Amino acid sequence: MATTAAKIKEIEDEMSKTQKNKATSYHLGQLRAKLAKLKRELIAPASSGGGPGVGFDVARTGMATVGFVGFPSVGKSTLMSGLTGQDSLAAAYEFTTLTTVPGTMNVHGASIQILDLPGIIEGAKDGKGRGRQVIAVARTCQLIFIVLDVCKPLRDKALLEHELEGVGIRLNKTRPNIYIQRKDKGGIAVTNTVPLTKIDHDEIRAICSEYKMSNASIAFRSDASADDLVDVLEGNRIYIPAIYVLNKIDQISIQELDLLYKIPNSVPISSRMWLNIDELVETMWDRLKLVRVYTKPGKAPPDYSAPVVLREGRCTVGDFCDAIHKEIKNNLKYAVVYGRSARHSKGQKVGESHVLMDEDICRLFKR
Ligand SMILES: Nc1nc2c(ncn2[C@@H]2O[C@H](COP(=O)(O)OP(=O)(O)OP(=O)(O)O)[C@@H](O)[C@H]2O)c(=O)[nH]1
Ligand SMILES: [K+]
Ligand SMILES: [Mg+2]
Repeated sequence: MATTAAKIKEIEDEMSKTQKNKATSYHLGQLRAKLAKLKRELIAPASSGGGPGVGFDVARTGMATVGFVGFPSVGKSTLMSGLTGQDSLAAAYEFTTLTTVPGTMNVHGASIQILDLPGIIEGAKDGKGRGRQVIAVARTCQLIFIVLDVCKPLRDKALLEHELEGVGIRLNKTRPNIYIQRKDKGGIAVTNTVPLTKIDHDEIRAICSEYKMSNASIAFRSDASADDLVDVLEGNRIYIPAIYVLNKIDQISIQELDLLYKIPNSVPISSRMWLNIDELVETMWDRLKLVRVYTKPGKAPPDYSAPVVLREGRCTVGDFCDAIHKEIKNNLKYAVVYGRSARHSKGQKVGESHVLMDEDICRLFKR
């Protein structure tokens, strides 16, 4: 029997041979959905390896976790050791790192966990090398550093993206704005608030039918593609920001460096010579979207040395209280907030649901 990987290849080949037009779009939609279902088998937890004791499971510490993904010997461990002070063996031979090595670093008062991971190889998602364990860890990170060696072909970038995409990780993308409501009758009703240029009704019908959905209303609020629709139907996609860390720039010319700067979401560095690391750390901070809130005990000035660090989307006054102590929220009368989230500079009286912003100051008043 053909392996899942072989079946995937077969469908991918057929899709690349089929020209998209009115006559083929239903068929292409079907293929696309079939492909997604096969790939789902690869995402399902592998029965072999990766269990406890392999060393991939590490305790999470800090406010966010950044995972390093890349081919062997691109300099992941060199960078991780430099950032965290945690020794992760770096050497000139491939597969020096064989397990997850955690470290922590402090960025603008927030503790960030860094996970140095083993190098992966092409075909990792299909079970080659330790790739699947590496990718399983990557799925749980708040940010991924895709580390690349600038002396190696840029094709490596596409290969890594393909490996991660293949297991449902979507890099630097937001969830597609497609809303699906299953119905009992009425067929497939499609509405769109923007013109749809990447998908037609035949494709939508084919994909729905592959997912055994015959009655539903589907609202497109963005110019989504067929793959986006499949992503929403599959439902287990993970949207993670990624930074392309272009390492070893000490090996290239200034002209070549200029070209690298054109790659979106990238930061060129040298981990051996420690070049441009400040830009990398600042970019990392921006992408993590952490929210620092300073406490203000009574009339004393705020404590700027130890912010309470919250994550975007979970940064209300209530979340702030919970981060300090789980009892506090029950006794909260109101809070006074100073900073960007406050309507006026003299401070704003707010309740539990008020959303805080980075570098706000928050003073709590008890009942
Ligand atoms: N020229 C140059 N060499 C580097 C740089 N960073 C790392 N290296 C070298 O690249 C080799 C591999 O570095 P590692 O840090 O072990 O790479 P890795 O990605 O962790 O490798 P694996 O754990 O085997 O996947 C070592 O010989 C490093 O000294 C850099 O910025 N410039
Ligand atoms: K190495
Ligand atoms: Mg390593």
